Amino acid sequence: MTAPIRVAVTGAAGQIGYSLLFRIASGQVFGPDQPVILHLVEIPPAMSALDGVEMELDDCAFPTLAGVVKADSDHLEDGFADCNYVLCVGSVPRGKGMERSDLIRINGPIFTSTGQAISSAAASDVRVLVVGNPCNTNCLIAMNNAPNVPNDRWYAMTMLDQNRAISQLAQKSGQPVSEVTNMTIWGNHSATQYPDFYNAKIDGKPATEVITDEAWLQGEFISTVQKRGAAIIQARGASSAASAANGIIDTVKAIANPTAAGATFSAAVCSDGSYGVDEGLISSFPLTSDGKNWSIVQGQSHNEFAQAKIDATVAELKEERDTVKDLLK
Ligand SMILES: NC(=O)C1=CN([C@@H]2O[C@H](COP(=O)(O)OP(=O)(O)OC[C@H]3O[C@@H](n4cnc5c(N)ncnc54)[C@H](O)[C@@H]3O)[C@@H](O)[C@H]2O)C=CC1
Ligand SMILES: O=C([O-])CC(=O)C(=O)O
Repeated sequence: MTAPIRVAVTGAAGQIGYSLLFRIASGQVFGPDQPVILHLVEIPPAMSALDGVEMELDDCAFPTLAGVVKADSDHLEDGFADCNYVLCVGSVPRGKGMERSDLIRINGPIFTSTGQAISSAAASDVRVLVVGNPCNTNCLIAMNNAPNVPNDRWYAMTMLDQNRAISQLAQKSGQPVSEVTNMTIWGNHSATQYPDFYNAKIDGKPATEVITDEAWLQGEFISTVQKRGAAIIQARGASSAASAANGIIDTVKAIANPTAAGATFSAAVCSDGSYGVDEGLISSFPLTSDGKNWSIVQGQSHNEFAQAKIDATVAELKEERDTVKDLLK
């Protein structure tokens, strides 16, 4: 009998949680033969709502769901005990007219105790994906408060941005989304992120050979991807949830499985100084995984336009890091 994987989800009674838990429990992430124990973490006032979510998980009778553990945020170590994955969703979402960085002093402090509890209680192979915004800098805070967890286990989510960019290129070119590959998001999950269409491919060819309207690529394409989260908040009155949950699932699968030859995926990881990105920043790169460890894809070239975009998003990450200096150990 295969040993279960333990997956913690914070903010489990929130809107992303509601789109995420059932997909993990159903076997969509780790496969039909891999039992999963879900650890659901919420703030004390949301524990009653969480009871309801647990009842619904029970009522699905998923064969792959091997158990549910619930913990409140005053008992984080119970929540993260022996977990192999911790998905940090719990935090306040932004509203209309806000930037994600406006949340930094509201959500940042959540990630000091989160990092400490992961460090003392999680499994020795734990991998942590931070989703709560501003996710790169929250990840930086948690990583810096987790002395027992190596820096290469920390990820902040830019997969949703990657998927948005793929979808825009597919629509513009009239190709199926499956034909758009090597689409990397660089830098911060914010309005400065750089979706690198120059190194992306459509139908195996450089995207710029298939979409020859470079003004559209440099202008409308980038800004649509950068501002998509805000557009969804404007339209829905709430931030993206189902697509965010889908991004989480795509990220965990990308981390946990070897990347196909020639393919890449985007996530923000602790920079080793590659491409001139300051060491220690949580910045998004083109990655591959061997199923356990990631590597930054080396050797991509960036023209002046692209380099300026990367410099701008990295500069913003440095500013955010300086804003939370007091929360970094
Ligand atoms: N990185 C990305 O691509 C994306 C990030 N997000 C971010 O994800 C976060 C969650 O979004 P939603 O689920 O829509 O929000 P939500 O408000 O529906 O749910 C958040 C949940 O977190 C809980 N929570 C708050 N503080 C907590 C703590 N200290 N410990 C545990 N739980 C806590 C709340 O009680 C709530 O149930 C937001 O910060 C949002 O901006 C959303 C979409 C995409
Ligand atoms: O825009 C937001 O605040 C939520 C989010 O991160 C996204 O949809 O990418």
